[in-house]
Order: sequence, then structure tokens, then C-alpha cells
Amino acid sequence: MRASMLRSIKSLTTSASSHILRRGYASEAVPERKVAVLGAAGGIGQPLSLLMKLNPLVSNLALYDIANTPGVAADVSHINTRSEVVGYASDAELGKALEGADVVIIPAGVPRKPGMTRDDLFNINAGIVKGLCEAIAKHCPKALVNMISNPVNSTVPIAAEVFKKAGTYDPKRLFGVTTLDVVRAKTFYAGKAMVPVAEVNVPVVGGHAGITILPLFSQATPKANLSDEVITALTKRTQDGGTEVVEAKAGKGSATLSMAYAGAIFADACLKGLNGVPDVIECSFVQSTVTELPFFASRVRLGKNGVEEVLGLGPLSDFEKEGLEKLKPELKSSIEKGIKFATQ
Ligand SMILES: NC(=O)c1ccc[n+]([C@@H]2O[C@H](COP(=O)([O-])OP(=O)(O)OC[C@H]3O[C@@H](n4cnc5c(N)ncnc54)[C@H](O)[C@@H]3O)[C@@H](O)[C@H]2O)c1
Ligand SMILES: O=C(O)C[C@H](O)C(=O)O
Repeated sequence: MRASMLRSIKSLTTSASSHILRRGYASEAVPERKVAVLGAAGGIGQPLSLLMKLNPLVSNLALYDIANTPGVAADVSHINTRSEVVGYASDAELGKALEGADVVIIPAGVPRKPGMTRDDLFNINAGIVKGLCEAIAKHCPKALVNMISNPVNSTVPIAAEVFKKAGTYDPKRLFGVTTLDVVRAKTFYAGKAMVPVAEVNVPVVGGHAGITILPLFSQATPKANLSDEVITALTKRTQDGGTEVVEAKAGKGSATLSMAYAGAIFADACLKGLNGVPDVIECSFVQSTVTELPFFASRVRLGKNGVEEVLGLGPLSDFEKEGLEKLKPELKSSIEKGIKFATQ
């Protein structure tokens, strides 16, 4: 049983790496890339560190947390893949963790408990994110920052203001990770449309909290003839996906495994973009002119400098147009809350 499981994991990583290598460059041309995970010993941080260790595009993996880092780093470092793993365990070591990083992934911060909104995490997580972004501005100002810590609708504007204050802000390099919304929308859609989940594409736009999450099922592929009732239910389930997990975990945190998967997909897309792989497109919460709001999640083309192009929304159904107008006041206020926190 154990041997066959190990064989499956090995074949999974081998086929994943050869697939990635096939998509743009020969193995000998894969550049050196350092990825830093801040909050690496947490519920998301641990499986995300594992998945980044399995990614053949990573040459150096820096695992930083304020608690339990040595054990996680030692454990992950024994895996026989390309990257060299170093753990960094205290504030004094944060600079070294960040130095030379191409991509910094931030899952540091507290998760929700049942009955809480993501905004209820603001008071603790805003300060954590601010401190980490100050260090990024100092030690790796050119890194692509993948913000996972909630509330994403506010933590991304906080990061932008910290970088502006430090004189290092480049909107092309700051991303709110909304990939889990896309992962959920794809899974739920495949279940209802009875299509192979691996073939499904669904853009999810707006933000990352409740009604600010707007899946565009009218653009989902493969096409399926779903009723308005089913589309409404799919939309609600995608918007409440995080809460579904928080309630199921009953006080033991929020999504960690599916988030690690989503975070690994997004970081991999950033690395591919940096490496010059063409046509890498993912949804992300970025500085945007797609609507009147200064930050908005939509499909983004990734390239050698981060965001190469923020893509528009495409044609929306009446239901989606209504959802778009409804989400704007909440998203605007979360963005303003983040900006106010960071500028005062
Ligand atoms: N964007 C998304 O889709 C998404 C999905 C799931 C969870 N989240 C968010 O991700 C965050 C982390 O969730 P989790 O379940 O991993 O929580 P967790 O409590 O299991 O882990 C958080 C980790 O962050 C560490 N940490 C705290 N302060 C730190 C600091 N200053 N520097 C470095 N590390 C620090 C903690 O020691 C801990 O190991 C939460 O805010 C959660 O809401 C976002
Ligand atoms: O719901 C949460 O609090 C965590 C995360 O944002 C999620 O969508 O799962």
C-alpha cells in the first residue's frame, strides 16, 4: 500500500514537472528562482511549502514563520526534488528569508472561526501584513507578492500603501490570491454541468469575500445548458465556499488544503510568467481600471514583470451585471479600510 502510494506520488511529480517543462523551455534552460513562504508553518503554509517543494521551477525555497519553522523546514528539506530549503524562524531572520526572492507568498495570519466574517480578521491580520510588506520593500522590492492573508480585499490595498510609502510600489507585482474561488467554481460547475472537471474554465471576478466573489458562469466552458436556478445556486455556493469549510471545521480554522493547492497553482503561474512562458492567464485581485474601483479581481495575463495585461470582464449576463453592481459598495469600503489603516 505504502509502496504503491509512493509510486503514485513519484509519477505525479514526474509527470507534473515534465508537463511544466514541455510548456515553454527545455529542462537545462529552467532559471534559478527563489520562492519565500511567510507563515510557512501554518495550516496553509505547510501543504503549500510541500507543493512548492514539488515544483521544478523553484530552485530555492525559504520557509519563514514565527513559530514551528525548524521542524517544517527540516521535514520538507528531505524531499528529493530540485529546490534547496532553508527555514527562518524569527523576525531577525526575515530579511535573509526574503533576500533574492522572486516570488513571496503570504499566508501569515489568523483564520476565521464559525460566525466570523473575513473582515473580523482585519484587526490582527492588517498589522501582520503591514510588517511583512515593510520587510519585503526593504529586502526584495522586485518580488512578485502573492497575498493570501485575509481579508484579501483590504490586505492587498494595505500592501500597496506600504510599498508606496517605501517608494517601491509596482502594481504589476502585487496580487491578491483569489484562485481558490476559481478552483471552487470549476469544481461546483463540473458537478452540475456533468462535464470533466479538468476541462472546466470559469472566470471569477470582483474580490474575495461573500458577494464580492462573482463567478461568471455565463462564460464557463465547456458550455452547458443550466437553468437560472442552478446558476443562482452555483453562484451562492461559490460565494459561501469559504464559510462552508469554516463551518465544517467547526472552530479548527478555514480552508487550508484546497487553499494550498490554489496558492501553488497561482505561484506556479507567476513563475511561468517570470520565465517567459506565453499566455499564462489566471484570475487575481490587482490594481485595476476594469471598473471604477482601484483594485478588482479579473483575468490577468502574467509575464516577465508580473502583470502584463489586466483583461476585461467580457460579456456579462443580466444576473452577473446585477451582481457586479451589488458587490461594488462592499468592495469599495474594504479597499478604503485597508488604505486608511496603512496611511494613518
Ligand atoms: N485568499 C484565500 O483564498 C484564503 C484561503 C484560506 C485562508 N486564507 C487566509 O490565510 C490566512 C492563514 O490561514 P491558516 O489557516 O494557514 O492559518 P494558521 O493559523 O493555521 O497559520 C497562520 C500561520 O501564520 C503564522 N504567523 C502569524 N504571524 C506571523 C508573522 N508576523 N510572520 C510570519 N508568520 C506569522 C503563524 O505562526 C501560523 O503558523 C488566514 O488569514 C486565512 O483567512 C485565505
Ligand atoms: O473563508 C475563509 O475565511 C478562508 C478563505 O478566504 C476561503 O475562501 O476559504
